[in-house]
Amino acid sequence: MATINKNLSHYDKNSIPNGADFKVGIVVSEWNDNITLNLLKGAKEALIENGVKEDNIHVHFAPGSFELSLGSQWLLEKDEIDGVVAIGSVIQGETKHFDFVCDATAQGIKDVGLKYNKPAIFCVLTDNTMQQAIDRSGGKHGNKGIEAAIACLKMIQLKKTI
Ligand SMILES: Nc1c(NC[C@H](O)[C@H](O)[C@H](O)CO)[nH]c(=O)[nH]c1=O
Ligand SMILES: CC(=O)[C@@H](O)COP(=O)(O)O
Repeated sequence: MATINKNLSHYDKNSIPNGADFKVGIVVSEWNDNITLNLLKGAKEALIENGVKEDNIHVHFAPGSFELSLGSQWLLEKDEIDGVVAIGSVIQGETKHFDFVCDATAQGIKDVGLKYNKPAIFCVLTDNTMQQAIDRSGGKHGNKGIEAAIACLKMIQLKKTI
């Protein structure tokens, strides 16, 4: 289902675990910070709304989306971190650089979750235009930061129950 058919901010609160005991890392790309800071806002609000203590949300910044994988790794190697949300916004320019950054970032974040056996959530917008990014970071299609935070809570809980 495409994003345009699903609001990224909507979720069933009854289906979300209480995060009172969860410790979540968030690594945020500084590129397109007009977008990534809105994604961060959405993610933090969703975590806190579902019980995560603000002191248990550890936010750090990386230069760009390409560095999110390593930033996520440095958080996940800490025993006290249960999961990480990696936040970025990659917007198509004139060259193929977009393709390489998006692919490396997606693969890197996936790989680091598998390596540390903890959820590493891909909260990276990969848009053709700035408007598409605006629409998905608190605009008409909702906020992907909320979606990512909810995914992180669900995966932390899933690991505890399997
Ligand atoms: N063009 C975008 C970038 N480019 C920078 C890379 O992510 C990386 O920081 C650089 O290549 C040095 O390793 N990053 C984004 O997050 N978004 C972009 O649109
Ligand atoms: C995703 C990027 O790295 C891209 O925005 C850089 O722009 P350009 O391809 O015009 O160099």
